[in-house]
Amino acid sequence: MIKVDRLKKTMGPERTPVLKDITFQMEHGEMIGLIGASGSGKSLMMSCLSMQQKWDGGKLTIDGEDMMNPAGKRRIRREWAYLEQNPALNVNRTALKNVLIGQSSQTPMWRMVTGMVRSDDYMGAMDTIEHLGLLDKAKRKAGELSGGEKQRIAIARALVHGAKVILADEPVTGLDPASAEHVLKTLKTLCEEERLTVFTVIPLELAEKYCTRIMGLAGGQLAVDVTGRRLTHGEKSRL
Ligand SMILES: Nc1ncnc2c1ncn2[C@@H]1O[C@H](COP(=O)(O)OP(=O)(O)OP(=O)(O)O)[C@@H](O)[C@H]1O
Repeated sequence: MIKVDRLKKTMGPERTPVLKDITFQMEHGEMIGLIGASGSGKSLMMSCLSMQQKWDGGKLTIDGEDMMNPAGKRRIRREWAYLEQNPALNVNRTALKNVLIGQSSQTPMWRMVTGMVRSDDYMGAMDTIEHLGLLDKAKRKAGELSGGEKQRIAIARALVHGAKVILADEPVTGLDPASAEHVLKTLKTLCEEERLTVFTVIPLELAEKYCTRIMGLAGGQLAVDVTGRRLTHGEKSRL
């Protein structure tokens, strides 16, 4: 179990508190949608959770183990993938190579340069690409894929490189509805199979359709945290 205990984050020269003592727990296999008004701190929360931003207070533990030390932060950066709105793929390499070679932080330099891969890695990557319904696109250059296909290749890459948690900040913004649905269905299935835990910023209507749990930020705090149902009018008015 992942526990976030009193996460605090201030921003700007005045050190304005943006996240105030955020506390929650995540079970393995949950798909959590994070919502909130513009400026409520959603992106900041994602970058704190992925350890890209320094915390001003609070603690993250996984199964009781403290992650706030250098080794814990390295583990989070290794095991938690950050899915961007526009995934950073090498457009001149095939989808398969993008999945295999990964991002520079995860891949030895010699592999980045030579593009060489081991055969068992190749088989594993092809299995994952097939599982995500992209087998016919594996040999296509990433630059020729649609936005939704690129996003699913980024998910395949995260899985192949051992991601246990995906943090996704608006992963379907800018995609057409069918592609957005495909990406979110893919994430949902992976959560149901307990291969992943997903924490994502998405619009409320999509969160209600795909997520097992919805958390809402307002005034720097978790104003809403509901599992397995839509938000009531009262809960929506708090956001
Ligand atoms: N580098 C920064 N310096 C000062 N304040 C910042 C900085 N980055 C973010 N903030 C402030 O922190 C608050 C939260 O920003 P954040 O980007 O997390 O909001 P958000 O909920 O993701 O908004 P949106 O939905 O518009 O993307 C905002 O008030 C923003 O102005």
